Amino acid sequence: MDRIRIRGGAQLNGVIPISGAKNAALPLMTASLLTGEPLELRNVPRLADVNLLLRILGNHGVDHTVTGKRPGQTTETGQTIRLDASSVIDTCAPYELVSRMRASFWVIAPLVARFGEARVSMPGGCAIGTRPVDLLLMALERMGVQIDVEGGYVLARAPRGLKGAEIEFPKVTVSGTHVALMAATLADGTTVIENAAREPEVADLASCLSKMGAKISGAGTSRIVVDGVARLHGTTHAVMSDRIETGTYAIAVAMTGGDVVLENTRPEYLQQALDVLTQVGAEVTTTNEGIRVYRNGSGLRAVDVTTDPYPGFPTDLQAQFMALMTRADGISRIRETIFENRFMHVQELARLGAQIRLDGDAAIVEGVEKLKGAPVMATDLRASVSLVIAGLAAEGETEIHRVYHLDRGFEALEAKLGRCGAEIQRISG
Ligand SMILES: CC(=O)N[C@H]1[C@@H](OP(=O)(O)OP(=O)(O)OC[C@H]2O[C@@H](n3ccc(=O)[nH]c3=O)[C@H](O)[C@@H]2O)O[C@H](CO)[C@@H](O)[C@@H]1O
Ligand SMILES: C=C(OP(=O)(O)O)C(=O)O
Repeated sequence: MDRIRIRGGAQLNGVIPISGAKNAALPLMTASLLTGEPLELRNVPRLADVNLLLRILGNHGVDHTVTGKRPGQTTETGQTIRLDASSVIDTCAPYELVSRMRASFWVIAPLVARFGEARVSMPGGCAIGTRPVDLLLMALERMGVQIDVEGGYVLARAPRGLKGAEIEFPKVTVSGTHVALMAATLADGTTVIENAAREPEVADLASCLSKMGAKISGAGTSRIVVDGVARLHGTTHAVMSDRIETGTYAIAVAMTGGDVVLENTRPEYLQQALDVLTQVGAEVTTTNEGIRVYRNGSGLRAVDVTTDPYPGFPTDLQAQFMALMTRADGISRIRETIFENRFMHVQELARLGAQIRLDGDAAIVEGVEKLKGAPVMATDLRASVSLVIAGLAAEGETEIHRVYHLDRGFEALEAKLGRCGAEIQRISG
């Protein structure tokens, strides 16, 4: 299994190109099932999750071609994927595939909307929490889908098609909003989604669906209205930039000091996180190319954060920010309100010398003078990259095991950091 070895202490200076967003690419790829015409997606990141979803879609009979990929080379310029769901042969998504990636459960919506049936394995929990799908199923039921659970599979049936409905989510859910939105595009009548997730990835999905012929208003707000249409057609769409990758590198620069321009990204996607970095002591400015993050040798201020749905501080940056706070002057309280178990990185950060105590849904981080390199274990995607950030500032060598978690969500991480001066290498095998 691959490992990542980092010798800490180098500042980061240079330019980091930001890739297309994993969390936008996955629902967009899933949406290809809504039409019999090709959907061409540009700026798709080269990630393990994208490859796995291609396999899952292939299992349903979706053909794909990938261009912009140079064999044997790792580049960070996105690939173009053309998906053709004109000959779907199977509406079942099996356990072996769905259990490896939660987002693959979302195929249930386009399958039942277009074909009137779907049989999809329950996704199960994961390292960050139990992650139920009750709200996704509630949304489909509101649209007239009959839901049964048998042998670990959800059977969704709507032989006479879906009906527009009023759907009010009792809590903000990105997956629930994606599912309701995709299903509503082909429903008969109008669907109103209340308390919808406002995440930019929802707006990106809606923008692509609109180009496919869907009638959607309000995406990006908490009330989305969809007038169903009889069929959707193919289109071309460029995946939005990855705000979590952007925030991760911004935090890395705040951690090591230095001066980096994050290219092809937009500050409004993560304004709250950037504001927090300014409070911490980094300078964050918007340039023509993207976002410049700068910090000289001055100390880091401890800042409290609470994760929240967009536009709040993203849970997907909580672990990275915790790594940063391990070196701050003072005590920071980091509250996690989205996932009940997203603190797996705490014990690994402690192996590097961090002082962190858990108190219910909060982590209390007492900044230390220095971190010291050690072997550590990645436990989930964002937890792994928090260890990279800590390793970049730790004295000596840090070796991160189980980096397949990182490969799910960070395209060309070593190359991007290495070019900015980090001493980082992947050790294969
Ligand atoms: C592939 C992808 O885009 N993943 C993102 C997506 O996950 P995902 O879409 O799974 O997250 P949700 O927004 O749906 O989950 C938010 C909260 O709602 C709960 N919930 C969700 C659905 C449901 O049916 N019942 C229920 O109780 C979840 O357990 C969680 O506590 O949004 C999360 C919140 O921004 C991010 O951390 C993930 O990176
Ligand atoms: C939690 C994440 O992904 P997923 O929802 O696919 O587990 C993530 O991207 O941080």
